[in-house]
Amino acid sequence: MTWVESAAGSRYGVDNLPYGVYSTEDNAVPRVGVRIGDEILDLRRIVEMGTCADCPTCSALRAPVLNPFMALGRQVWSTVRAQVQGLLTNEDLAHQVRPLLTPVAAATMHMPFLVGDYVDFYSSEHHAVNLGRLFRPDSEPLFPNWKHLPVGYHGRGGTVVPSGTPVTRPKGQRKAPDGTVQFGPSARLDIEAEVGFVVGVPSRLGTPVSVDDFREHVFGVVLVNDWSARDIQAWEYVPLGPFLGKSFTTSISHWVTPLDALDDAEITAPEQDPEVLPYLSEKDRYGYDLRMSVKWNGTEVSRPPFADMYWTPAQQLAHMTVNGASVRTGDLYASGTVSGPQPHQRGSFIELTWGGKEPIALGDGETRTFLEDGDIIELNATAMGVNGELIALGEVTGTIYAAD
Ligand SMILES: O=C(O)/C=C/C(=O)CC(=O)CC(=O)O
Ligand SMILES: [Ca+2]
Ligand SMILES: [Mg+2]
Repeated sequence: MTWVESAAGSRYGVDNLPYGVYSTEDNAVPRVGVRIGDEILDLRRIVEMGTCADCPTCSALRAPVLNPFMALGRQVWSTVRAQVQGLLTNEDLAHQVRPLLTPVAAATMHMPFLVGDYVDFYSSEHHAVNLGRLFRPDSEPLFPNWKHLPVGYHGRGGTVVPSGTPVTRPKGQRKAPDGTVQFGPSARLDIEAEVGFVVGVPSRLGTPVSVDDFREHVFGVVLVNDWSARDIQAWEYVPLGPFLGKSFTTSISHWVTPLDALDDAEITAPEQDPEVLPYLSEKDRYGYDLRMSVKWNGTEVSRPPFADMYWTPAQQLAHMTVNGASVRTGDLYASGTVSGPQPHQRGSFIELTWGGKEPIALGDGETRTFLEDGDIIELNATAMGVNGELIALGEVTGTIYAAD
């Protein structure tokens, strides 16, 4: 039990402890903090108050981003987590540590890490089948490769932004129903509810990461909203895949949940048929039981279940590096849109409204198909924590602004 009162019932107890980067009015330097309840513990101050001059861990925790800390590896991550848990549970230390807490409401949150490369997968079978039906109604919904490899594409790391950053409606080319090619603001702006995995320990160029080494490389998890302009996408994607329809903005949560906090959320991942090639075959095949929620202007419109994903994050990392490509600290790879088998579990509006044909009621008599200017989207998720209580993953919000 922690002595931090705001932690009680907050889903941010000592079994959670996500990392973020924040600044305050009286100290504008962005610094690494850990969330506990409604407060943030200043890890930089803790390090500065200690006697250690310059060990790698203390240097890393003085940085304005998580990258140096994430590069240090699992043993350091676990040690620091245990030390922070010690500080927050030992009543005798409360008087010393309490002054290093800042209310979340008084903090400005920044990008938690510098994003390197960004990859987006396509690993929900329900989502892939739905999109196949919507984009390619005259073909088989799944291409023949889909069950042999985790399909993905390289996105744009430089446009990954923290939760709360305004999302400006993109402009682009699209094909009008009368067959003419037009240019203008997207009229089919959509979301994709996803889970992102953040690489801590890099790999070497030429050396694939084994499917069994996922936990040695991946530091933690963020929630992701992969905003998608469906009209731009539908016209541009043939034959090379998503490009400007998705590269304008991708939002992530302020908080990175360490994998250690998700040990009890592990579940056996769905069985795969046909059998996968040896480099994708897992000794211990697990996914994460993360329960997501999508709110549109405050109304919950979907509850996507991450437990259902066909390809696991370990398989995605193994696949991403099997050709010898390396990963770097800060690389982000997203799961792909999370959709479950039920209609209310779909992680995008193109699926929820079936291509815009079935509007969603938002309350107050409002209905929607795609996003309108001023709309606010909030993604949340919970998971079972190691103490048998639910923990929260940090939310991702975004408000749509009119095209410039
Ligand atoms: O099937 C298609 O052509 C397109 C699919 C997507 O837009 C999905 C995508 O970006 C990957 C994902 O999030 O699952
Ligand atoms: Ca996506
Ligand atoms: Mg994107």
